[in-house]
Parts: sequence; structure tokens; C-alpha cells
Amino acid sequence: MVIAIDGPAASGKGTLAKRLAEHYRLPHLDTGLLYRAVALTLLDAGQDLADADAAAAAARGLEAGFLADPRLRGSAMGEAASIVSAQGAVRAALLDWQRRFAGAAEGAVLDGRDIGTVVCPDAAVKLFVTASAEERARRRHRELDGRGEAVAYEAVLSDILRRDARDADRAAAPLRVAEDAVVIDTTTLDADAAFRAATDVVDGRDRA
Ligand SMILES: Nc1ncnc2c1ncn2[C@@H]1O[C@H](COP(=O)(O)OP(=O)(O)O)[C@@H](O)[C@H]1O
Ligand SMILES: Nc1ccn([C@@H]2O[C@H](COP(=O)(O)OP(=O)(O)O)[C@@H](O)[C@H]2O)c(=O)n1
Repeated sequence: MVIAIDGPAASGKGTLAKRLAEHYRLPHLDTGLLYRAVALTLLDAGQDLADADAAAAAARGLEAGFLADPRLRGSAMGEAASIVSAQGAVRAALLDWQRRFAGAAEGAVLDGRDIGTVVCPDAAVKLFVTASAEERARRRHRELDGRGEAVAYEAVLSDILRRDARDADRAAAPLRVAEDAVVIDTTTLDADAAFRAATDVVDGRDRA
């Protein structure tokens, strides 16, 4: 069973994906890390994030071990990732990797922006996880604060709004709700309630 989870920044996709993967004993891929890793490769090499050739080369040469680099989790890398991810050649280079992961015999859980629409259009379950921008900014702010990255709430909110707009407006695989996705709005749901809503969808599908 492949479970595709998409949604805007800090909506709780990753938290939900991880819990679903544990619950259903499936491997999990946070696809945002791939784009963050491409951005970090460019920055480490002193290259411009807007350099399409360099970004495509970085995407083609990406190594799995690099995905554990703690620098990938910082807020600057989310912003940088959304710049490189708008390039079609970068997305094309990462597509095979994601599809191979999703092709595991037992299935997989993948979370990102285009999993249900592009990477796994035939996924058995598609969830679109969202929440108000203010609530998402509150969560991300708390998370960054907890990691010692001191950023003002207003800066987190404007980063989230700018990134959402860039992800939704780009030509290549924009952020969209797949036609057959179930939307889970977590604005007033804690992580446990979001998990229950998701398992209701998955288990309901099994009974269908
Ligand atoms: N339903 C929820 N209610 C409150 N906080 C949540 C919820 N889901 C996730 N979080 C917290 O919000 C932050 C962002 O969640 P995360 O799963 O990283 O989002 P995404 O993968 O969409 O960027 C994390 O600190 C996480 O612990
Ligand atoms: N499948 C994906 C996953 C991420 N991305 C890009 O990578 C950026 C970082 O994604 P992320 O999921 O790590 O970010 P958060 O939602 O955790 O803040 C996004 O803003 C997108 O631009 C994408 O284009 N497609």
C-alpha cells in the first residue's frame, strides 16, 4: 500500500507520515529532504541557487547518506529548497529516486508537495494535510525555538506564506490537492487527532 501525503509548509505532513509508517510498518520518505539536500549541495559549493545546470547536476548526484545532515532541517534550507524545487530538471532528476522508493514490495509512505499528483498518481491512499497559515507558523516557530533557532513569529509566518505561494504558483508540479485526495485540516486537531483521522481514511479504504 502506498500512502501519499501532500500539503503546505509545517502542516504536520512529516509528523503524520512518520506515525502512519510506524503503524502500518511501511518505509517512509520525507521528499522535502531531497530538495533541501540539493539546495545545501549548491550552497556548500558556493553555487547560485538559481543556476539551473548546477542544480540539476546536484540532484542527479545526490547520495542517500547526505539526507541525515542536520543542517537540512533549518529554516534557511526550506526557503532555499523551494527555489531549486521550482526547476523542472531538478524535479525530473529526483523523480526516479522517489518512484523506486514507492515501488517497494510492501508499499511506502511519502510526504511532500506533488506525491499524489505526480510521483505516485496511483497511490492507494492520498491525504492532503493542511492548517491555517497562522497555526502552521505557530507550530514551526515553536519547533525552531526548541532547536535553538531564534526567529521572530512574524518572520516565520512571512516565510511560510512566501514559500506556499512559490510552491503553488510554479509551472513544474505545483502544490495542488489531488482530485482523489482526502483533505485533513489540522488547524484544530492535535497530532493524535490528525493520526486518527488519517487511519480512519486508510482503514475505511481497506474495508471498501
Ligand atoms: N496536528 C498537530 N498539532 C500540533 N502540532 C503539530 C501537529 N502536527 C505536527 N505538529 C508540529 O508542528 C511542527 C511541524 O510539523 P511537521 O510534521 O514537521 O510539518 P511538515 O512536515 O508539514 O512541515 C512540528 O514541530 C510538529 O511537532
Ligand atoms: N515533494 C516535494 C517536497 C518538497 N518540495 C519543496 O521543498 C521545500 C521544502 O519542503 P519540506 O517539506 O521539507 O518543507 P516543510 O513543509 O517541512 O517546511 C518546499 O517548500 C518545496 O518547495 C517540493 O517541491 N516537492
